[in-house]
Amino acid sequence: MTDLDSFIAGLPKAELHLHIEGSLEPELMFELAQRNGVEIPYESVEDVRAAYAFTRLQDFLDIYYAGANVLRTRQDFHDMAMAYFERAAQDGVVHAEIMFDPQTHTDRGIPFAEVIEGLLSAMAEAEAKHGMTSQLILSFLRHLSEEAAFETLAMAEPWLDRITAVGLDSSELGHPPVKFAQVLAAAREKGLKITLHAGEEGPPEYVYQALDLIEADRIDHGNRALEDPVLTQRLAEMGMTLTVCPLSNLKLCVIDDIAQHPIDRMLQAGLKATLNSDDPAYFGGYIADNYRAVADARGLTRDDLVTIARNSFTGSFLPADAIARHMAAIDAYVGAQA
Ligand SMILES: Nc1ncnc2[nH]cnc12
Ligand SMILES: [Zn+2]
Repeated sequence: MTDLDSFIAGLPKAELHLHIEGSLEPELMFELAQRNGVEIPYESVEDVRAAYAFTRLQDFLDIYYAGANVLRTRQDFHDMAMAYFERAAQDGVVHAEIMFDPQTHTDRGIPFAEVIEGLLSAMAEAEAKHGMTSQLILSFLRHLSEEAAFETLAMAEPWLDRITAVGLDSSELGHPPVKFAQVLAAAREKGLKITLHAGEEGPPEYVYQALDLIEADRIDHGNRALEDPVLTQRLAEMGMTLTVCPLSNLKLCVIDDIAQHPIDRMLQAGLKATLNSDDPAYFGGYIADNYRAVADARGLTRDDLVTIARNSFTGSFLPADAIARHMAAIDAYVGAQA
């Protein structure tokens, strides 16, 4: 481990953009397929990894939804989430806001309760074992209808006190935020925060919609906002948090080379950027790998990395006292390293 590797691993950080279904490693996929008697179209773990060659978001989504088919029981969701928390703890994650896609499961006949209770029990275990806090973000699949999103929100009703936010994920192009304006407003009425994917593949216009029509609390990705200087300045001035995912951007061909990643341009423009892993089992790295990849490729300084870690807490949905505690922990860490 280099000095920078250990600095990054020890830096207290929050993960704000993580699809729990995207943390399903091929090894666990095989184990669950066997446990549940589900056929998967792969011979081996190597075979699965070889299939993870994508040229755009949709290529990935097709494989990701197929992979989720092995998830059947509460125990499966628990095991998947626990594997993520164990891995995240090694990377210095002390708080994680995890997205889940209920429709991917309820549309296959898996009860909403099985999905969420499995995740909640893993969240409790991660807190007991590692002191890691976590929150749930319910993502609506934007390739489906707003009516289907309303049905999902209704299913979630008994658990709304354990869900922090709602969001939009899945195929972005052709499914602008405005398509879900009413269901997102209804979720806000129920006290939920809103964070949505915008400007990953979609144009700056979708980011404007996220601000003007949805009044989003956070933007997931947001890369393409940089194409519009007025929008960039507005995001910077309002202190909007962007949950940026470099290895995802590389794997999904949002960028051609990690050396082109705009993270340093984002910071220079005053954007409140964070670094996250998105779907680590599919994109070849967890959160510390993402910090390392851009630190190497874009020459980020330790100060830049600390700024990003601070942004991950101030951009979280934690209460102010918890954010203050995490900021103090960063101060102590930086002080001890000096
Ligand atoms: N990066 C991503 N973009 C959109 N939908 C997703 N679902 C899982 N990962 C996603
Ligand atoms: Zn995502």
